[in-house]
Amino acid sequence: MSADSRLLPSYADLSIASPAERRSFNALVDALRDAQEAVTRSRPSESAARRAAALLSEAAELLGEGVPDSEQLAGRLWDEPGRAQALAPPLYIDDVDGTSARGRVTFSRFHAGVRTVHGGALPLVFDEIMGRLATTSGKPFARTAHLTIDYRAGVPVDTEVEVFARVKRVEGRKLFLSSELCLDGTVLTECQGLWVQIREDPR
Ligand SMILES: CCCCCCCC/C=C\CCCCCCCC(=O)SCCNC(=O)CCNC(=O)[C@H](O)C(C)(C)COP(=O)(O)OP(=O)(O)OC[C@H]1O[C@@H](n2cnc3c(N)ncnc32)[C@H](O)[C@@H]1OP(=O)(O)O
Repeated sequence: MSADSRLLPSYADLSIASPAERRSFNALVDALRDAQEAVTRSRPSESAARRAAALLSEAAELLGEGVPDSEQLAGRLWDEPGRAQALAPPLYIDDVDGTSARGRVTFSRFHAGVRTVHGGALPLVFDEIMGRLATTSGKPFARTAHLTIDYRAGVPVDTEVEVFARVKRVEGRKLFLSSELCLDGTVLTECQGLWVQIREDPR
């Protein structure tokens, strides 16, 4: 997805990576996602499992101890799916303005429970899209205070689903948001959320 100024919360830390560094880091996160999915889908022989473990350990060793979190890139590349954070399902936020947001996500078996998407993985997507909506378009920084999820129907893996979110009302520092995940116009999961604007903005 190309960078779009409406999608970027204008955090100062956006400038911490050059375009080339962003591209190479994002390729690393993509490879990590592929590895997570491949491990989940596999039933390797003993030797293949040991060899794969050694390769993954070698990659971790290559990356070393890391940098302070104020310098890390994971979770801070706003225009990349899931903000280049491999925990988050790869959510593409296609549009966000002051009052609503729209995105797409395809869950894979890594985020699945029994056949359908794990009930703990779905809030990751809601928190992400509503968090973006709550903090973008010049709004002060806010934190998730409360989420309520209604699981209406199982969410299939390997299938692109749409996610919609909107600001329902604002009361002082409190933002009440709602969101739903849909497939072919049918709501599969709904979420109601409360974000509270914090007194000191960390951006
Ligand atoms: C250097 C790097 C910078 C970059 C940073 C990047 C970050 C990415 C950001 C954005 C991009 C989008 C990516 C996704 C983002 C996801 C967001 C998260 O997941 S945030 C993590 C999970 N959430 C927490 O850890 C909150 C923990 N809780 C708190 O910190 C506090 O409890 C907080 C801020 C929520 C409220 O604390 P108070 O002291 O400011 O305010 P009080 O007085 O307690 O509450 C204010 C009002 O809200 C109500 N309230 C508070 N909590 C409530 C609750 N759980 N249920 C109902 N009402 C609640 C209260 O009753 C009060 O209401 P009345 O004003 O009296 O009407």
